[in-house]
Amino acid sequence: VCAASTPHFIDLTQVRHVVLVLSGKGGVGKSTITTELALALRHAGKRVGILDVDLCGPSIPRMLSVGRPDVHQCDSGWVPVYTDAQKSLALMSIGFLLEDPDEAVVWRGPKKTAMISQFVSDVAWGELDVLLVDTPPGTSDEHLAVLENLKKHRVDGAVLVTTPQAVSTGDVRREITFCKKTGVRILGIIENMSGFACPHCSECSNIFSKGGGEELAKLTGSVFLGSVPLDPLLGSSIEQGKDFIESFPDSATFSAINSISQTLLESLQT
Ligand SMILES: Nc1ncnc2c1ncn2[C@@H]1O[C@H](COP(=O)(O)OP(=O)(O)OP(=O)(O)O)[C@@H](O)[C@H]1O
Ligand code: SF4
Repeated sequence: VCAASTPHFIDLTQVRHVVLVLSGKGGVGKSTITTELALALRHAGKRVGILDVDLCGPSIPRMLSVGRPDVHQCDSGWVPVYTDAQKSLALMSIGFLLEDPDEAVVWRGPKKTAMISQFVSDVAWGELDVLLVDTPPGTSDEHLAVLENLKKHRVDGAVLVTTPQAVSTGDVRREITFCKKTGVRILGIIENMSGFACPHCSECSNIFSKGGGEELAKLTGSVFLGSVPLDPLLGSSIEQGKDFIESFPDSATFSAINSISQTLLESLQT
């Protein structure tokens, strides 16, 4: 682990908004949604950063096709990796700092939280409109470590990602309770894998009952940011590290993601 750096104080003064992306359990598409929201916001002309703290599987570098680059340090901390020449999408992943990608999962307790604290505090983000923080699934000590470090500065709130199936379980409710207990504002709920978008005729079929996310938002007094269908074209873009938005700008799935990103921006401005 590249932890030989001297500690720095977190400097998010040039970051306008900090948003946590949470999910009650793994596999609901939290990292996919984080990636697509970042791409949609960039598409809308925003400068975006992603902090990938998902120790269970730091997948964002793969989704953005940046591999495992060497991370460099400047006077104010680790320099994020930029996905484009315009430096409009900056990424820092805990995966960059591991010699072995499977290393993080074997860490326990204090070592894990100490590493996260240092990681969260030591990135030189520069000027950003939105920083999205992809957290591990569930609510754990790692979440508290992330929050403790970020909150010293400022967190605007959290976006909760769920699926039609997961909404009926207690996982997402636990996430809501976590936000309430830690004083994190819920910016909104996103229902992912909501219906199946057929790649042949673009028809969307509801395999599982839809609308749970919206209902949950109403019940908890949160904003429903929107739903994203299960779309094989999105799945393969993510797997191949391709920009879905560039490849399928006219798709209903892009339009859903774009509308969520705009509602999120509005929510951040109120
Ligand atoms: N809307 C979608 N349409 C098609 N495939 C999707 C969609 N959302 C997610 N996927 C696919 O589902 C799988 C899991 O997604 P992802 O890795 O984003 O989940 P996650 O919640 O971040 O999981 P974890 O936290 O356990 O890493 C990925 O293979 C991804 O490509
Ligand atoms: S929605 Fe069903 S019927 Fe229409 S193209 Fe897709 S698979 Fe065929």
